[in-house]
Amino acid sequence: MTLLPTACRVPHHHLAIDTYYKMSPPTLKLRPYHTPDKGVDSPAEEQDSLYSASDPSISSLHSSTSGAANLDVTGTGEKFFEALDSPTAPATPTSFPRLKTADKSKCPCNKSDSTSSKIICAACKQSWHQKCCNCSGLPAAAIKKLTRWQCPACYVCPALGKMPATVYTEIRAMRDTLAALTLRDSMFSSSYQQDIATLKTSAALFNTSELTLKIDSLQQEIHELKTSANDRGETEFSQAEKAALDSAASVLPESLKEIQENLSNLNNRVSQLQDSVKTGGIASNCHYSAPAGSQILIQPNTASPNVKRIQTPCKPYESYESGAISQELKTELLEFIENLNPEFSSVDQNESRQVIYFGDYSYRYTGKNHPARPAPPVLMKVLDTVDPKTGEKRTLKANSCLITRYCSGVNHIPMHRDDEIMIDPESYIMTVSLGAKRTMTFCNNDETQSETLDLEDCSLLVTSRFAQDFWRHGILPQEEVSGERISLTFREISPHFMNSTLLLGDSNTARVSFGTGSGTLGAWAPGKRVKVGHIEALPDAVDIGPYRNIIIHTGINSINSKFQPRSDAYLIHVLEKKCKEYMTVYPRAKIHISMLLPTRLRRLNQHVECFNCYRLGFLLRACYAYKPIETPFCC
Ligand SMILES: O=C(O)CCC(=O)C(=O)O
Ligand SMILES: [Fe+2]
Repeated sequence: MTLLPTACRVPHHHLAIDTYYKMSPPTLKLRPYHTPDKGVDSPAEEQDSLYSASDPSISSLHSSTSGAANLDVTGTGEKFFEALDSPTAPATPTSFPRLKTADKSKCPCNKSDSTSSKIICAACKQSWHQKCCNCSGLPAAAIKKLTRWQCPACYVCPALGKMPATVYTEIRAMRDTLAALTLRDSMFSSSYQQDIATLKTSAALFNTSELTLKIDSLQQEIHELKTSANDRGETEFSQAEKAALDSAASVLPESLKEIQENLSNLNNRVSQLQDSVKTGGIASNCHYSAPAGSQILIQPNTASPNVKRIQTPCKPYESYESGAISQELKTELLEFIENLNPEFSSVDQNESRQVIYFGDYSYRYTGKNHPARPAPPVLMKVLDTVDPKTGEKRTLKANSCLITRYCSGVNHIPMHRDDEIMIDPESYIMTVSLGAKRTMTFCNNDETQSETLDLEDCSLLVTSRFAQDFWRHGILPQEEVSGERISLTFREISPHFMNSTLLLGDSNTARVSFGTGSGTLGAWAPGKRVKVGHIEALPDAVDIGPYRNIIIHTGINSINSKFQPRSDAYLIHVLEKKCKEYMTVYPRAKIHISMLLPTRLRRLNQHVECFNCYRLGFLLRACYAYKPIETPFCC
């Protein structure tokens, strides 16, 4: 079996890999097509700015977009990676957040809809309305025959069901296989060759004959000393003899220590190399055949210091306003909360704090499911505040409110992220504080930056969902505080966001519209489309946000560039680098990369073939790069 389609014959002259590093990428700016729900772009906007849309190859793609058989990680997995699914596949991951409705017999949208068929996921047993699980418009018989349907809950959260989601298993299997492949490849890499050369040099420097001579002469000296002492009939050595013996004894162990150290270093390196050979051997059973003449060097271990540190791209919070809540509103809120007293539930056995949840949808928070419960007007009033900068009235957007009560300074919330998968990736999180002043601590991912902020009575703190992937926050115990503090945290939550999508597309996808309304993908496909003319203009990971799906539908312009030609290998190199970055920053996202479609131009089709062929190899390597970051929400 070969992993690459036999039709993919890669012409040698397209693989100018040795020169691709010398080319410098152009600088392009990201241009969003539109924000969701604003309708379709005007035709004039559909044309890429850098490349001529009148080029027949591009216009042919325009017309064939609707029939595009885009290949994503999932689709590719079934065809190409089935055979790689090892029987010793790793266990179901446990680091994913768990998301369950209390009652699985109900659709997570929590709405009753007798007109929609009920669909139950065979893996996790979650029930769905037909329209809530991407099956709108299909007759029941067709739904039963679906073999590629993905339950939205299993899909984003493999830990939910007893069985791991198919996609995830495939990715794990691909990654493991790739680990082996990569190690084998890396043995031929320059760094390994250099290691071997260093070992050889140190072995050569290791002059045993000199040491043997030294040991011989010392033994001779000892022998002579003993004989002279015997001849003189003395039972004790003289001072001079004692000193000579001491120095002989100290030289010997020092030399031996040196030998031992060198030997153990050599042994370590040899066993490392042997391991690589062994893994390479396993990998060779996978019959991976790289495109003829190709040679792509990639680093063997992403857990090593080779992993690029992602810089913290934003501040921990957007704004903090003291006195944002009037005294009248505060009194009204406290009265309302007072009446709720018996309904507060403790977050853990240590009773660190108590919470009550209101919102349009149920919300799983700190291991507990909080059912949907409409928020009363007094709570939502808080969102109509006055902007201190402009003095204008504004309405902050949120559909849920979590009320948290910290009875005294010992009550706390540990460092965590508000990164639940149901939160709108583009939303803001607003926290109103009432009562005792408490300090919020923020800490970035690599713990090189931290900040504290005092949350005063009647203040409003605004953070973004975006920042949660780069900063953790918490309110640590403050024994000196005796008073009670109540916080109201407003978030935009909906099960739809379990399926949020970012489309990094070119003019071929200009008509894709997310959100609701006519001509859009519908409520269950929220997302955003960003125009990315070509591969080198793909945004940095830190600019894209926490979407569940990242679709990269960009490339044809890159291979068709008459102005700045790039080798296919270079383009794949850029794509691979970007995707690895996306996977590192957003380990819970699923990345889809569209296959390029053939065009009417033969000249171009060679590149299309080559690009697609490389793309498959790249997908494997990209999966290897997948490495979950910790999301420590442990309270
Ligand atoms: O009480 C607060 O201000 C913070 C609460 C919080 O971080 C949370 O509920 O996630
Ligand atoms: Fe939080």
